[in-house]
Amino acid sequence: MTGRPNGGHAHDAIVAEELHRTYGRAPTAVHALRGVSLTVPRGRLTVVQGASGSGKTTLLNLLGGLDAPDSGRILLDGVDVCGLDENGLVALRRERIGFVFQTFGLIPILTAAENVGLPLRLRRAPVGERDERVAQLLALVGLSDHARQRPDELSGGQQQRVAIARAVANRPQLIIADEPTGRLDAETALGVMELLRAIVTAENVTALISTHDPRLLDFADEVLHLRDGRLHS
Ligand SMILES: Nc1ncnc2c1ncn2[C@@H]1O[C@H](COP(=O)(O)OP(=O)(O)OP(=O)(O)O)[C@@H](O)[C@H]1O
Repeated sequence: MTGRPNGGHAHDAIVAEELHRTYGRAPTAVHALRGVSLTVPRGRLTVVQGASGSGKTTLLNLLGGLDAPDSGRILLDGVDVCGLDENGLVALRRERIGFVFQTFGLIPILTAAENVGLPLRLRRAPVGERDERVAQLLALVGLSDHARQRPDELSGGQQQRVAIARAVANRPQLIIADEPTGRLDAETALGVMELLRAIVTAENVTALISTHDPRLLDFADEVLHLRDGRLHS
């Protein structure tokens, strides 16, 4: 799947061509990405696997419009991300992408249900619609009985389930999850990957997930191996 650098197909959620990203300047410059081209098929779960420092976070940040490449091209559902101004990027991230991070990123003073409903509140969804969607998502992630608990009253695995429910609340086309299991023990990590797998099917969404952990590759439809800023098959 890395072999189509000159443009993907209509079913590709992401097409990236020759991405380069360098941090700092010579003589201490770090070439985090050294010409990465890839396609991510729609409606599938793609895992980017690589050791610490291989460039996973850099790649996901570029593909999610959180950072810009030094050179190269990114199409998200056919939209040229590098051609967007800051307002365009904010709209893209808010409307099309759900982000999941290693550190969960929940708001500590809000309950699980309020965290999940936050994206709906921000786009002023009617209360009835919001409550219905929150209940549906809490059930989907197995936390209906924990709706009123705050993040510090939940385990790490439960917090990540809340974060995943929040990420899909607005029905994004794409979930980008950067090491979502990085802070979890091995068994909890498997449960979270199983959940992401189920969400891809239930919500008909595309997922791009990074991990350093080879044991999680079984959950992937597609695997991209990143090493020293380059993809290897
Ligand atoms: N803001 C930055 N300034 C300078 N160097 C950076 C910066 N961010 C990342 N790097 C360097 O770029 C390289 C790729 O980092 P990146 O975080 O993308 O890798 P990663 O595969 O996500 O690693 P990890 O699993 O440890 O998070 C590393 O050598 C890292 O030290």
